[in-house]
Amino acid sequence: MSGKKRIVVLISGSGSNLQAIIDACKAEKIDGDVVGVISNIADVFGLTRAENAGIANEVLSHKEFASREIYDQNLIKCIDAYQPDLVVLAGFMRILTPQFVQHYVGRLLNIHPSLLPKYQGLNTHQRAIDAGDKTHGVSVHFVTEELDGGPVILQAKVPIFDGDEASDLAARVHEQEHRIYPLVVNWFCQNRLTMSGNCAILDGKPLAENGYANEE
Ligand SMILES: Nc1nc2c(c(=O)[nH]1)N[C@@H](CN(C=O)c1ccc(C(=O)N[C@@H](CCC(=O)O)C(=O)O)cc1)CN2
Ligand SMILES: NCC(=O)N[C@@H]1O[C@H](COP(=O)([O-])[O-])[C@@H](O)[C@H]1O
Repeated sequence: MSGKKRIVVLISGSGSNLQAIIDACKAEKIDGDVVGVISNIADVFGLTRAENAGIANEVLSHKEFASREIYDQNLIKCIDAYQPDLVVLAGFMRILTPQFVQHYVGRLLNIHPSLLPKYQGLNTHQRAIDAGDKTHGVSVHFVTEELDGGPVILQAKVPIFDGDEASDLAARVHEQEHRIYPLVVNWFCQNRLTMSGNCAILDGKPLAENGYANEE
């Protein structure tokens, strides 16, 4: 692992995006290694994925702490024990405190199942279907204090077909997630991706100029 970036992944569930990142690291499509996986929920399949990959993993349950702030303080201690260069949220379903965000700002990524700024928050697939949208998608962004409001790095679009259930759309979105999240993680590991103010910078240029921000 010498010289490669150290990545800690936070999960709350199945971990298919975690698996995509693990696989990309193993295939040397990411100049990094996942050195730790932390879940706020026990017995999720994402922890099994980490175990199967020989990656250190642990549970830090938010239910064990009196407040969001105290949980986040302990989560920081857990994460920092791995000495990460990058912290990746991969289906991590907790709103993070300003203190946590400030501790990792600029090296904290999230993947969100919508074309931000549309549909911040939860239940995005059903909301898009209910709105009669014909296009949906996924966004990878830097995490800021504003929930799902951080600078967008890369997006991918998918069609919504008549008769789609939320599960159909989620599966279509997942395919794109597993494609673009490893790309973005590798950009960071290659020292090509930074955050300046509320803007993502790739190869020294604001992403809007590079055109990546709205990749099909
Ligand atoms: N400060 C920030 N925290 C988080 C961000 C962010 O951009 N800024 N991204 C989210 C990820 N996320 C959507 O992509 C998200 C996760 C969780 C929630 C939410 O409402 N969580 C509830 C609990 C829900 C549950 O347990 O099922 C809560 O924390 O009370 C909304 C959006 C990660 N955090
Ligand atoms: N608001 C955050 C959010 O909804 N994130 C979404 O959770 C799923 C996790 O799947 P996974 O556990 O299989 O990677 C992903 O679809 C991700 O976009």
